[in-house]
Amino acid sequence: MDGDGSSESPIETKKAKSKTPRKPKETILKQKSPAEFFAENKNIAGFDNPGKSLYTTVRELVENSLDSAESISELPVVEITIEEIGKSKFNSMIGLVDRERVDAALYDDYETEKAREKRLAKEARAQEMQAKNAALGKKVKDTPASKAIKGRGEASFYRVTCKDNGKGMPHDDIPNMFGRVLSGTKYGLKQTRGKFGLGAKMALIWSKMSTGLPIEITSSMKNQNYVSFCRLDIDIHKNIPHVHLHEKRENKEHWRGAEIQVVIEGNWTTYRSKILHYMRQMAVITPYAQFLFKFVSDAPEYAYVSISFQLLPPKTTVHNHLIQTVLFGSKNVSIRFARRTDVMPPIPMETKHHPSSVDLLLIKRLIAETSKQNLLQFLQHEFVNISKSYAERLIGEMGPDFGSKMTVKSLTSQQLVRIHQLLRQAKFDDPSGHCLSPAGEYNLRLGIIKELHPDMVATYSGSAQVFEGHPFIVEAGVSVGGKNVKQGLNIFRFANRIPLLFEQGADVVTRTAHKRINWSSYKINQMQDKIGVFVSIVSTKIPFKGTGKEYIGDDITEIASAVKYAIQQCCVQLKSKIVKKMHAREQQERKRNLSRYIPDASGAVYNVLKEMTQLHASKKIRYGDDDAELLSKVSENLITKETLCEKLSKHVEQVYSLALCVKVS
Ligand SMILES: Nc1ncnc2c1ncn2[C@@H]1O[C@H](COP(=O)(O)OP(=O)(O)OP(=O)(O)O)[C@@H](O)[C@H]1O
Repeated sequence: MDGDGSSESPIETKKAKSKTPRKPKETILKQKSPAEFFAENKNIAGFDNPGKSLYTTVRELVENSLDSAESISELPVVEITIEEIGKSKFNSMIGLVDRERVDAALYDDYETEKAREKRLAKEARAQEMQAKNAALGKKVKDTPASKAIKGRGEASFYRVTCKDNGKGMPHDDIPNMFGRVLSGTKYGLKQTRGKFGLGAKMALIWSKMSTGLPIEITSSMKNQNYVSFCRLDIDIHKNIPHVHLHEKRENKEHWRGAEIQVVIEGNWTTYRSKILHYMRQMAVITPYAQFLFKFVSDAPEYAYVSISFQLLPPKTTVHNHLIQTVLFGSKNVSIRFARRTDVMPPIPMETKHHPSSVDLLLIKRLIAETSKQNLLQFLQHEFVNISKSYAERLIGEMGPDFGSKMTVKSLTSQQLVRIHQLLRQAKFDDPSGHCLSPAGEYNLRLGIIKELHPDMVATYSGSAQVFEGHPFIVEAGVSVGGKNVKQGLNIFRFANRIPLLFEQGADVVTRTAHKRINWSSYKINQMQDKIGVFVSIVSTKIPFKGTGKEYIGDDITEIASAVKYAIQQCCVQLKSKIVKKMHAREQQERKRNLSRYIPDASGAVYNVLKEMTQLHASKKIRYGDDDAELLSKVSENLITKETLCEKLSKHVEQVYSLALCVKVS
């Protein structure tokens, strides 16, 4: 026996050890900061990949600029520039020396010789097939684009700058506004584009993740004789700003506004059209703003060079002449979206909570923040639609433990639950919607006409409605026909005057338009007509799915039915236009047919009329008063065959009924 009491051989021991289940690691409780959470789940804020991140960065900055200018009733002027930064330039910006690839096979986009041969053979086969098909007169499909570069390829970097004429930011608040996730000035109950206190910080987190470069903010407020400049990044783990430089600079030009600059990885090529689409739709829903959008490419301007020789006769002193034409082209983009109206929708107003929309947490917060002393004043002043007498009735209903004069801050947890239960069950008038600022039917119509140039358009602006105690207004426009509009439904969605471009399929507007509108009953052909459906929803709370603000779910009945109703109202207007148009077209067609027929038939009609007059004179037939004048002229030989003919083609409608009447008799 072994001294340690073990009879196992070393081998057996090893075997036994490998069979022993591994002890699970001890669970360690950890906390995550909001910044860490969003850095790890950036897709929920619209930063799914470099291309989408470039798009979302532009969006967030533009929307902040609009919110800021509108908050001081200033007609917005927003300049947005995306500057492409090549790898070398980027490296030199961060002080990194460029390095050529040495071990090519190490890279993700490396293609082995064999793979290259295979690809080229495949491409050659496809081209051969294409040539054969072309020779046989068959339809020729494009050969698939070369897939030589696979994998992630090289990153592209962009400096995004957004400058506005808004209200600017208080010097001391700037670090927290940009370096602390979930901090902002738009948390109140108000219709704003911004909502979460996240967008600008996400752009910074993405820049930190992709380039490591800080964000730069320049800002000045009204009557400030300095410009605030701040360069900062964010301490992700602590969710606090890490300020590199924060200083006041001279403001010689009395400039007011903000300029935000961030350098991020992106993908202009794949998201170019989305970004331009966004800008165009933003210009449509914000016609009182002026936007200047620029993309500055890093690639050298490319040139088409055409060369030709001019052959001069021998013995001339001039040598053969070389003519060279150079045409420059460029990837640069510069688009100015001009202001089309000076009329701005009214500034949305901050409102109080509707009693039916509050939860327990919110009641506790309102109590902590209120300056009111007793329960009666609290109910009456911290909510909309509770008058003094209604507050008294509510307190009476709460039971004997409650009284109007009781100190609101001394309410127990149970008493708060009772209040909450009652607020959820009691009946209150709906919120008025006065605090909202919809785009307006005029702007919507202007936008549709500008965007689609339709043959027909109808718009509708609904009255304020409510979901879960939040007021909302739905406006809609439906158009038929137009330039560059594809057949079928073309959906354009806006929420709090932000264009929504992604996740279309799940959105309440798309679903309603596709599934709940019986287009044919409005004489609209859903498959063949070119239909534009524009829906704009404004609210103090837009129920976006996710923080990316990309779509509104289809699960809120009140919103779904308001959207349906608004689209239907447009369709009803369109139907009467369509019917009128159809009728006019039919009439025109009939007239065309008649005018073709009448000159030939007029001789016969003339004879018949004459005969009729005689028959009428002998009282064998009677004719209507309408025809009397013409017939009497015929009978008195005051009208010749030629003038009748002329008259007939001028008054085709009248004579058509006469001709019919002749036929019948
Ligand atoms: N261009 C600007 N002009 C003035 N203030 C700005 C500007 N950009 C940002 N801010 C301020 O910084 C705050 C934070 O902006 P951020 O984009 O992070 O969140 P938000 O706009 O409040 O909400 P959301 O995440 O929904 O966009 C804003 O609430 C605003 O007060």
